[in-house]
Amino acid sequence: MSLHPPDLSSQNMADEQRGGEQQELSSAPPALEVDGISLAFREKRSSLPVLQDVSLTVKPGEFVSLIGPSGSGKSTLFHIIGGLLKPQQGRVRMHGQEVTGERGHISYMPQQPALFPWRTTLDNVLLGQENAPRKDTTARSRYASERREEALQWLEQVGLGTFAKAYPHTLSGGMQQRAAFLRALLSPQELMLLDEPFSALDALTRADMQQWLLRMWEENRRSVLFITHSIEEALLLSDRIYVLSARPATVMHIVDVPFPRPRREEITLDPRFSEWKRAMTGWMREEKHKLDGDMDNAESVHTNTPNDGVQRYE
Ligand SMILES: Nc1ncnc2c1ncn2[C@@H]1O[C@H](COP(=O)(O)OP(=O)(O)OP(=O)(O)O)[C@@H](O)[C@H]1O
Repeated sequence: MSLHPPDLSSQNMADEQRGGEQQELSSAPPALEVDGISLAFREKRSSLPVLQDVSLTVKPGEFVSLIGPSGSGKSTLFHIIGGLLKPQQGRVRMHGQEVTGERGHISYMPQQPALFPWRTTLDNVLLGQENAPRKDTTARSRYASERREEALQWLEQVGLGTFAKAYPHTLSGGMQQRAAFLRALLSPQELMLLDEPFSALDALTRADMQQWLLRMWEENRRSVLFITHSIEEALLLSDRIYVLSARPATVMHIVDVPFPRPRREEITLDPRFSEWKRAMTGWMREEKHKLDGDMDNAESVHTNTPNDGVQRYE
C-alpha cells in the first residue's frame, strides 16, 4: 500500500503546548489500555471475526478517536470496553487496573441522546450519578441537593438553564445532545466513551456541536474515546487517532494530531489539515473497498486479513 502522509517534521507543536500539566499526567497509568483484543461472533456453524489483536491507549485527559469503515467493529470494541462483551483474547485496563468484562467503569454517550421522555432535562442529566456503581461511595454519598445544584449550574453554562424543567421532546437535537453529554460528564466515571454522538444532527448543528464539545473538553479535560465516521471531526477534536482496517479490524494507522490547542474551526483551513484529510480519506476508501468486496463474497468475511503492521505518524 502506498501512503503519502503529510511532512510533519517540524510540527510537534501539540505536545510542546500541553506543558507541565501533561507531563505530570504522563506518569499516571493510562486512563484506558486496550491490549491485544480479539473477538469473533460465533454462531452455530460459522464464526465472524470482528476484532483482531486491537490495542490502543488513552492517557489521562487525552481525546482519542477511533475511525474505521462501517461494520469494522468500532461499537463492538466499545461494548468490550464497557464490559458488555467479553473478548476471546486480550485485556482491558483502566487507570492501571484490569477490568476486562466488568461493567460500570465508563460513562457513555450514544449516537442518539437516549434521554428518558418522562424525566425533565435536569433529571436526565442527574441520571449518570444516580446510576453510579454501588462501590463508588464518593458519588453516592454526596447530597442530592448538592448534585442538583451542580447540575443546574452546568445546564446554565451550556445554555440549557431555562430548559432544566422541560421534557426532552421540547428540546432540539443539538440541545438533547448537550444534555446527554452533560449526563456523561457528570457521571463519576472518569473515562468517557462517545459513540458517534453527532451523526444524527444536520450539518450546521453538527459543526456547532463540534465547536461546543471542543470548548467543553478543553475546559474540563476528561479522558475521551470517541467514535466517528468523520475524518474532519477526528482531526479537529483529537490528540490521537486510531485508524481501523476493514473487518476483522486491526489498528492500521496511528496519527498523533499535530495541531496545537486550544483549537478552533480555523484549523480546518490550514493546508496541513487538508493534507491529513486527503491521506486519511485514501486509507478509508481503500478499506471500504475491501469491506465491499467482503460483502460480495460472504466466504471471505470469515478469512482474516493479514495485518501488515501499524503505521504511526507523529
Ligand atoms: N451481537 C452480534 N452478533 C453477531 N454479529 C454482530 C453482533 N454485533 C455486531 N455484529 C457484527 O459485527 C460487525 C461489526 O459491527 P459493529 O457494530 O461493531 O461495527 P461498527 O464499526 O461500529 O459499524 P458502524 O460504523 O456501521 O456503526 C458487523 O458485521 C456486525 O453485523
